[in-house]
Amino acid sequence: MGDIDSAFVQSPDHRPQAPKVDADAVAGEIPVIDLSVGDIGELASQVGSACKAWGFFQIINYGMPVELHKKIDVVTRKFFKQSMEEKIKVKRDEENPLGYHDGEHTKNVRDWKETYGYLLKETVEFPVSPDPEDQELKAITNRWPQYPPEFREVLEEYGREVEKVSYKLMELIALSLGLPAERFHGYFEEKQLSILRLNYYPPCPFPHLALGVGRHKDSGALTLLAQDDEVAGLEVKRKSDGEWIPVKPVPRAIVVNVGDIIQVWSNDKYESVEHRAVVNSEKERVSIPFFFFPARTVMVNPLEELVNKENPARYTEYNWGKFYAHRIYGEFKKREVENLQIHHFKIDQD
Ligand SMILES: O=C(O)CCC(=O)C(=O)O
Ligand SMILES: [Fe+2]
Repeated sequence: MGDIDSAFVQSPDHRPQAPKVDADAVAGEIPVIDLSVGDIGELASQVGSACKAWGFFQIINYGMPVELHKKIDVVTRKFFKQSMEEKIKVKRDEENPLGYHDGEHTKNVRDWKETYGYLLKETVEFPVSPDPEDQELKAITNRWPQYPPEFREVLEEYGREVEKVSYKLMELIALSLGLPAERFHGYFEEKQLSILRLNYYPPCPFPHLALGVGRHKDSGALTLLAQDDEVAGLEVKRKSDGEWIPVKPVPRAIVVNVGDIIQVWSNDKYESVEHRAVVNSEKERVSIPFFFFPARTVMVNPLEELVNKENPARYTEYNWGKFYAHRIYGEFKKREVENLQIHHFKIDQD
């Protein structure tokens, strides 16, 4: 078995403990919302309650072809089962963050996973640097592997379908905040930076020391995650007491969570909640998150309609393209300083 590379070892405070909660007993706590039942007002109210209480929920019957879930799972496993020599042909680098990567760090500890990232829109213009003074842009484009041959087609189809579901969810979120259904659409339609990721977690001989993904919050608007139907791993920090709660897989469900941008848009009404992925010594696990990101030019700030004298804006505005560039260029290396976070834009409330 040998020793674990110390880069993977979490500090004692952040190591996964045997869950203090019984997974079956809490399985029903994170709401599962059936999008095919009830009128839009009822659905919006269910989504709003889940966003408030957990920042997380699962959706079923969301109107995606049933076989697509299986198809993307199959091509994902085929891709990662290849030799390293094959996979690094589409390796990401400092210039272009898309493609294969096996060295991701979350909060400076290496994640026990391999990933492959691709853009929803084949090419986007992206800042060459996180420096706010530097206006220069460059085009970044997807890197498609040769194998498996159906990889690109399946991934693109999945992207188109999950995007439709994301717009539907943004409508429900808008309604739940008392806004017109299409309030958020304009931020995404032109040149959204959304990305998809295939996460592959190999079995880990040291599941008590390492994590598949260390604790973090998602920085985008919304994340839609297709979880492995059989192997659990995702854990969510319960808002009421800070306990880590496992999210029990529901076949073909998508796990949805509020990201930092919705926290800012909603002026803290909905919070972006910490989560992580644990690994196990026996089984590999796959997860496929879609990160719904607005366009590069969007300035993120609390929505005017939700701010007033009694409830003043809690954040100063920031530019999404530059914020994300900061993350991307920092992610590549282990960094000495804390990543840029939305709390850096928080306004002190006296
Ligand atoms: O694999 C998972 O369940 C979680 C992945 C995740 O949180 C992420 O990629 O941001
Ligand atoms: Fe995440």
